[in-house]
Amino acid sequence: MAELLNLRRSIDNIDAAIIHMLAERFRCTKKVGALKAEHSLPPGDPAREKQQIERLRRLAADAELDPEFAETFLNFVIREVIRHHEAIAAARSAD
Ligand SMILES: C=C(O[C@@H]1C=C(C(=O)O)C=C[C@H]1O)C(=O)O
Repeated sequence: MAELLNLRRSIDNIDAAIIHMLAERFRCTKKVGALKAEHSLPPGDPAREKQQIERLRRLAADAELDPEFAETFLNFVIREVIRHHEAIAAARSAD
């Protein structure tokens, strides 16, 4: 069972890295949200999202990860980002 323990240790490290990377990504996207609110730009950018999804699907396929899963995951993250951007814009217009 040493192998199971070793694998689980790696899984825990990978999960921690994912959380830290997501936190860093949201730190950046919140700054993007503030810039968009400042310049009266809409929270979502479907053209940019389309490019990101195409890119991520290619990266996933190359890495032998299901491209459908990669797309669903990115859409889930982007939905949360747009929710933040809407909140940032609403807070700014309430000032
Ligand atoms: C972060 C942005 O805002 C939104 C969120 C995106 C993302 O999380 O990658 C991409 C496009 C936008 O819908 C952006 O426009 O760059």
